[in-house]
Order: sequence, then C-alpha cells, then structure tokens
Amino acid sequence: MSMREGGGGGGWEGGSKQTLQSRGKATLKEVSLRRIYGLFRGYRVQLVIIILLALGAALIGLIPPLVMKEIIDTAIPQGDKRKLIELIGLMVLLPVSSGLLSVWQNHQNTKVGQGVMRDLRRSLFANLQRQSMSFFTDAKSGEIIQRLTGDVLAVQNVVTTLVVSAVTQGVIVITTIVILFVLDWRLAILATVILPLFILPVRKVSQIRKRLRGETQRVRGEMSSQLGEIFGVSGALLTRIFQQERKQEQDFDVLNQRVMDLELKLNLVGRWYGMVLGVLGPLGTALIYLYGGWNVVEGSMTIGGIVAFAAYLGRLYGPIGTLLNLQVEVQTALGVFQRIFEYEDMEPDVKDLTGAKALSSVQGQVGFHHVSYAYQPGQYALQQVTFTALPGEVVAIVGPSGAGKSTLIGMLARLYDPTEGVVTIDGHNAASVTLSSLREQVAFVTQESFLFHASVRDNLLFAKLDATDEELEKACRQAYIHETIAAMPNGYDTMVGERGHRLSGGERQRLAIARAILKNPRILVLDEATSHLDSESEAYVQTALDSLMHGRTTLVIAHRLSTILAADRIIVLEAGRVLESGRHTELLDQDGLYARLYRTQFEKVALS
Ligand SMILES: Nc1ncnc2c1ncn2[C@@H]1O[C@H](COP(=O)(O)OP(=O)(O)OP(=O)(O)O)[C@@H](O)[C@H]1O
Repeated sequence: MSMREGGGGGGWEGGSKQTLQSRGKATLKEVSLRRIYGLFRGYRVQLVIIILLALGAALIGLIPPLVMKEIIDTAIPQGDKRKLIELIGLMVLLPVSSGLLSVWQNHQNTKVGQGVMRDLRRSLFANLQRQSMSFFTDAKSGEIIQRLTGDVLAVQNVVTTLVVSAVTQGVIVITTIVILFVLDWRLAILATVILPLFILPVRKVSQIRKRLRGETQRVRGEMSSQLGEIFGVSGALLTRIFQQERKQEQDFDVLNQRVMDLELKLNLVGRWYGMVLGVLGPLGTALIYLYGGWNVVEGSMTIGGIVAFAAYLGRLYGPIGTLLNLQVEVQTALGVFQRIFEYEDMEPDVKDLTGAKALSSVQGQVGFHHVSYAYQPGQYALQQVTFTALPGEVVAIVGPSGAGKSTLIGMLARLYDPTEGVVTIDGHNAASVTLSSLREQVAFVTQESFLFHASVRDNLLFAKLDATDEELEKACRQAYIHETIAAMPNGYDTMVGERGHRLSGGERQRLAIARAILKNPRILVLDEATSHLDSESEAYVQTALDSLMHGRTTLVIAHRLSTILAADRIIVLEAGRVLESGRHTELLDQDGLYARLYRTQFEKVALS
C-alpha cells in the first residue's frame, strides 16, 4: 500500500484545498451542547452517582456550624457534658463521612473524565487515519499531537469543574443563603451586600487568566512542534551538518523563556486574586462580628448564632467565586470542544464514494485519461496527462525537477484524486472503487523508505500481518536482504532505529522491496533513488527490483539507464504536460527534451 511505503522522499506533498475547506466549515459550526452531552451519554449512571455524592458531601458540610451553635448556645451554658461529647463526636464524624463521599466522588469523576478522553482520542485517531496525505503535508505534526493529547486532556476539566462544580457549588450557595436568612435575615442582607465586591475582581481576573492560558497552550504547542523537528532524525542530521546548534538553542530559548514568562504571569494573577479574596473574606467576617456582636450585647442574638453565621459566610464566598468563574470555564471548554470537533468532523479529500465497489482480481492495466491536478486552484502540477500501461508493462517517467512526476505516480494509489480527468485500473475509474481494494493492488517503493522504530520482522509484517516466518524469509531472499538480516545481532528481531537510520540506504531499500514482495500487488510504483549507492549495493538493489517488477505493471520515476532502456514506454513530462512518449530509440530520434535529458542525465550515469 502506498501509505505504507510513503516515505520522506521528495514529492508526496498533497493538495490543501479540500482540507482547508473542511476546516473552514468546522470552524463556523456552532458547538452544540447536544453533541457535548452525547459524549457523556454512555456515562449517565456515573454522572448521576457523582452528582448525588457531591450533593451528599455538600449537605453534610452544612451541618457543622449548626453543631457549633448548639455547643456554644446550649451544651456549654447548660453544663451538659454528655451533650457536649455527643456534639463533639458529631463534629468529628461529619468531616470523615463527607471526606469518604468525596473520595468516592473523585474516583467516579476521574473515571468519567478518563473514559470520555479515551473515547475522544479513539475517534480522533480513527478520523486522522482516514485523512489523505494532503492533510499531513499541510498540518504541523506538533499540532496534531497537541490536539490528540493536550486538548483532550482539557476535557477532564469539564467533568470536574463544570459538571461537579456547577452542581455542588450551586447547592452550597443556595442552601447556605437560605440558612443565613433563617438564622438572621438582617445579617444575611449585610452579607449579600458585600458580595459585589467579590464579583468584580473575580470576573476580571478570570478573563485575564483565560487569555493567558490560551496563549500558554499555543506557545507550548509551538514548542512541541519545534522539538519534534529539531530532534527528529532528519532535523538532527541537518542541524549537525550545517552546524546550527547555536541558532536552534537560541530559537528554543525564545519559546522557553516565553513559556516561563507566561506561567509566571498566570501565577501572579492567581496570587493577586487570592490576596483580594484573602482580604475581603475576613472583612466580611469582621462586619458580621461587628453587627452581630452589637446585637448580642443588646440581647437580640446569641453568641453561637454569630459563630455559626460567620462559619456559613466562609462557606459562601469560595463557591460564589467558583460559580462566577463558571462562565469563563464554560467558554474555555466550548473552545476546547470546538477544536476537538473540528478534527472529528474533518472530511478527507480522498475517500470512498457512496456505493463504491471493491476492485477484484486485477490484471494490472493502468490508464491516465486527460488527467489534470492542481494543488492550489488554478496552479496545475499536471495537465491533460494521457497514457496507458498494459498488464506487465514498465512505464518510465522522466522529466526535470518539478515536472510533476511524483504527483503523477501518487494518483495511482489515490494519494490525491484528479482535479480533472480519470485514472483507470483495468478500465475501472480508480476514484469510484473502494480505497482499500485499490491500495491492495498497488505497492510503492520510494527513494526514502520509511521504517518504524520496531524490529525488522514487525516492519516487514506491516505489509502482510499474517505472513509466516517462511514467507518473510522467502521475500527477503528475493529482495537480497536475508543474508544481511540473518547476520544482524538478533536476526529478524533486531530493532531498526527511527526511520531505519541504523540500516544503510541500500539495506533500507531492499527491506522496502521485500515489503512490496510480501504485499504481492499487481501494480508497482517505484521512485528510483537518485543518490548513488556503491556499485555493489546498487547491483543488489537492481536485482531485487528486477525480481519485484517481474510480472507486474510498473510505473517508475526512472533515474537509471537500465530502467529506461527496459521500459515499454517512456513518458516525458515537463511542467505537468506529457511532452513526448515512446520507446528509447524513438524518442532519441525525435531529438527533443528526452534526447536532451538523456544526454545530460542518463548517458552520464551510464558512463560513470
Ligand atoms: N503539497 C504541494 N502543494 C503545492 N504545490 C506542490 C505540492 N507538492 C508539489 N507541488 C508542486 O507541484 C509541482 C510538481 O511537483 P512534483 O513533486 O510532482 O514534481 P517532480 O517531478 O516529482 O519533482 P522532483 O523530481 O524534483 O521530485 C511542483 O511545481 C511543485 O512545486
């Protein structure tokens, strides 16, 4: 399959038009609450349990101030030691029981949060797997990872802050206010009058914090992108060759410092907010003691009454702050969901049409009929390309750099669909058969063969999961790589480094050829290496390729003289158009672009 073989080589960059369109559509889409609710649908029972537990803990929390009032107003003045001990026992038991409820509730919270996150990661992953290559050439890998991990992580917060806070803090605030009014309505009014003093700073602060948090997320995303590039094998290689370690350190320092500055700011704003609350809280309590104390002196209130009142008041300000923050939290959460849904909704620009049929028992005839392709509207990389390859034929594609060779071969596995025209396999329009059945029939061997950081065996099995050891060995022998693998320290279980950098270029290519042999497709797409392997290695690769091409239709971006000489047809591309086509001798006779290319490129190769 092309995706399996698709490497970091030159030309797999896909188009961006449809990806951008689908992204645009998703951004405009309202984040529907129904959809968010849908994510939690499977967890309704747990959510009800969470809410009940939270309510239980909140209600239990209301009792201690009343117990204090009883101790101060009844048990102590009456000298009732038994009652005193009972009430003290209650004071100890209550926090224990509400603590136990909280532990249970917390566990349920995490379970729901983690469950929703797992579901989201699964569905995002599945949708990313459906995307065509254009999406990956457009997107930064750091951003994809950030959405799959960072954004999804923020969902946990939605369960804890939104669902649980809204319910528990709401209940605490309402019940506390009712109790305050029951205890003493005049004091209750006094307490509510100073509430606006809290509301204003809380709103301001949470807006600033929201902005700072968004900025921090963005900078962190940038940082992970940068790290991924710099410490990827290719990035690391480039850095060392051009000796740009200092520059990269400086670039990294800029982002690193910004993360620090933002976190400091975020923390400082939080501290100021804490300080304001810290000052206002005692201020409220002081006012209550002033007014309440006055009433006690005048005999219209009991001491226990004021103590209980002040204790309730302490329980009021915190939850009100949280509730006020809720609006900002809701907005942040909606933003997070919007980003997640955007990825969930993204439609790949290459996909199965409704009613697409599977391609079965392919002979291997390939046809390009007036195929044009534009990465950007109006900018054609291919124009009106027409040719046919009969089953078993070898078609060589030659042309100067940027002529559209990679774009052309990519169409065969539908890495992108033609903007105009049709690609056919055995006469069937490739765009209207199922992608999986089409890709089943096509294998790619590219210049830069990608290998996963896994064992040689696992890399081979990627082409055919159920291949037996005998099949693997047979394919590797045919690709002239078995002896090399067998001589490795752990044979087929030897780990290859990321992108296969522990293997030589020729070995990597032969492993990729073995993979294509295992896949056993009818159609083969080759991008011959331009880099010069040493002649022994080159000879091995060539023999391996010959054995792979045998009996299959092959489209090859040719760089070797032997390939173009053996080709049944040579397609000469320039600026996206087929300029000439025919066999080697016919084209030489025409004395056009091919003859020029031959003299400058291939003849030289032949002589060297
Ligand atoms: N993802 C992309 N977005 C926009 N334009 C692209 C993209 N990929 C390729 N192109 C453009 O399309 C044209 C054809 O590119 P293509 O990679 O098919 O050429 P090529 O013949 O394979 O070149 P080379 O031999 O240098 O690999 C070039 O002009 C290139 O700049």
